[in-house]
Amino acid sequence: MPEQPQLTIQGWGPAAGPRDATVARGADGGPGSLELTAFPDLAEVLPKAARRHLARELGWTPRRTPPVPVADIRLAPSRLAEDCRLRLVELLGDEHVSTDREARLRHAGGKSYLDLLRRREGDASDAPDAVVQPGSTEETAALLALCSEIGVVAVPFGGGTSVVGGLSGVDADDRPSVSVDLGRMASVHALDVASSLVTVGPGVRGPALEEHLGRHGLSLGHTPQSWEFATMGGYAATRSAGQASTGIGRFDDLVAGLTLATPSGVLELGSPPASAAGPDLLGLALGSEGALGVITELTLRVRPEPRARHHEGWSFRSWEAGLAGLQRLARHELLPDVIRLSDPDETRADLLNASGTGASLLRGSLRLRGRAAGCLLVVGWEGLPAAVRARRRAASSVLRGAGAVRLGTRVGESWRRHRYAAPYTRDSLLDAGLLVETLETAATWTALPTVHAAVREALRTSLGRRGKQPLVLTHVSHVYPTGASLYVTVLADRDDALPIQQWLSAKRAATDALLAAGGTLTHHHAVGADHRPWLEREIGALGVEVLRAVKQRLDPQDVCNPGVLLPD
Ligand SMILES: Cc1cc2nc3c(=O)[nH]c(=O)nc-3n(C[C@H](O)[C@H](O)[C@H](O)COP(=O)(O)OP(=O)(O)OC[C@H]3O[C@@H](n4cnc5c(N)ncnc54)[C@H](O)[C@@H]3O)c2cc1C
Repeated sequence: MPEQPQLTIQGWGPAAGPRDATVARGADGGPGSLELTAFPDLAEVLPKAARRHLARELGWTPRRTPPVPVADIRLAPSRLAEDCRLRLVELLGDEHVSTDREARLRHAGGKSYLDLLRRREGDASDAPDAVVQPGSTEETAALLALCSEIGVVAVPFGGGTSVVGGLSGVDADDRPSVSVDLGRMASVHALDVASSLVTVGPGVRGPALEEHLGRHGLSLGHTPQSWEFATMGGYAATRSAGQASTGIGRFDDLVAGLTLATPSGVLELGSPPASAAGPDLLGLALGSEGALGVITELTLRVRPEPRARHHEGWSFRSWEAGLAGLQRLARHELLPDVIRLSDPDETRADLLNASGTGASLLRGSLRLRGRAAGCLLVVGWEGLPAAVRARRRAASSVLRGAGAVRLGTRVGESWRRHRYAAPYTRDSLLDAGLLVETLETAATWTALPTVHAAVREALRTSLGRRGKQPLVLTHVSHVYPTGASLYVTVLADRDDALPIQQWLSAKRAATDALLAAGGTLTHHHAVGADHRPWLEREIGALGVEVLRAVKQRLDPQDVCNPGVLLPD
């Protein structure tokens, strides 16, 4: 497998890319040396019309609020006692146990707005005390048993892209913590072409796996926006959904089996192709977020590499008409693989954000058709050419019947080209003094409009201050026969004095509102540390007790990522 790049510390993109700074290795807590910090200017990532729109809507004046140099990030000395470190070294080897500054900083938290704010302000108080790299299931199980014996918390680390505080290492007993980096277990173990199954280590990422499968004419097809960095183990641990999950299924649907190393032993779960041998324990590991143990191997369902791909845009007159159109597609079992229906605010922002002649023509054409205030829909199909043609034809007829107007492939291809760009743009917006964060939920078709309105209202009320209002941009990102998910992007003028409190209040208000309106706590980002106060509202007190009992059996010393999933 090719070398997989690490993520930059204070934002998005590969380490040693333009946004990264190299940290000289030094004593714990000591400063490193800053070599490079080059931030792309806002003008390079947003056209003038979009910058003006943001300034007008948000009451925001662009300002330079760059992160502190990486060398100035505060890092407390490692709390790992020397005898504990030596026990870890004895088990894993010296080269696989690190307490150095760079390793600890690279494993500090994930990539939520709050994570980035902290890192940009120079706060790495959530950094692990050491980073360890087991190389096999047996070593991982032995590591967890050792952590239980010496009282050290173990936080599995895949790609480090959690956006819900999944890597914050919170521990009520304040024990030292190790980040269990799965980068050494990043190879393909077996490919069973006849059964369409591939078995991989948890640290494998999408690009490397697709490259490997492509050589055999196969594909996994799971492409979340974090695809460049997130790992197979992380996807399973968080029940991720990718951009084509409407068609190929969520990551949960792609897992045929997995191995879970726990402090109490190793569980082999899943029996492809199907089994009726009691409740499916695989479901316990999916979404377990490192709280029950470490996923050390996964067997995944793969498909033939698509020979045809077609993405195109449509326009609906209104959000309600768009939702009704998607519902109709779902009812007739004609859902495309990719579906993305933007609400009017997101449509407006997308249109302003698009640049070039094609974009001007599109804006003009929508105005002429009286759809300037409508909703954009992007749909995509992948597969055999004949199947793509037939599915597209049938879906087009349903969309037309629901009042949608076809905009053509340029809109669809533009979405496809830019589909991994948003987190890079976010860094430039943060540099310029904005609050930028996303949240997500799902609801039945009946509840969806109320959930949409309730989340918008909660965010606008919480973030509106001194005459300023946030922009709340929403799209449907995954569609099911029974309902759909909503993905919300929030932009606001950042409160430079209290930026963390500003977002915490907004997030609390939005989460309360979406649960009260009938939405789920999370459709694909997981619970992490950030959502756990609300888990009981979703699964009930008895549900929490059942999970707690399972954890007690597998992890009696509570060393496996104790800060996530289960409420205090
Ligand atoms: C810009 C951006 C875009 C994103 N887009 C999407 C998206 O489109 N769809 C989506 O679903 N999510 C998305 N996410 C969220 C995130 O990428 C997913 O949650 C992803 O599944 C995390 O994978 P990871 O390998 O980075 O895991 P990490 O962030 O390293 O870990 C996530 C959680 O899983 C645990 N964990 C990791 N590996 C293992 C393992 N092997 N065994 C047990 N526990 C483990 C960790 O302890 C942690 O609690 C996005 C995040 C960002 C920053």
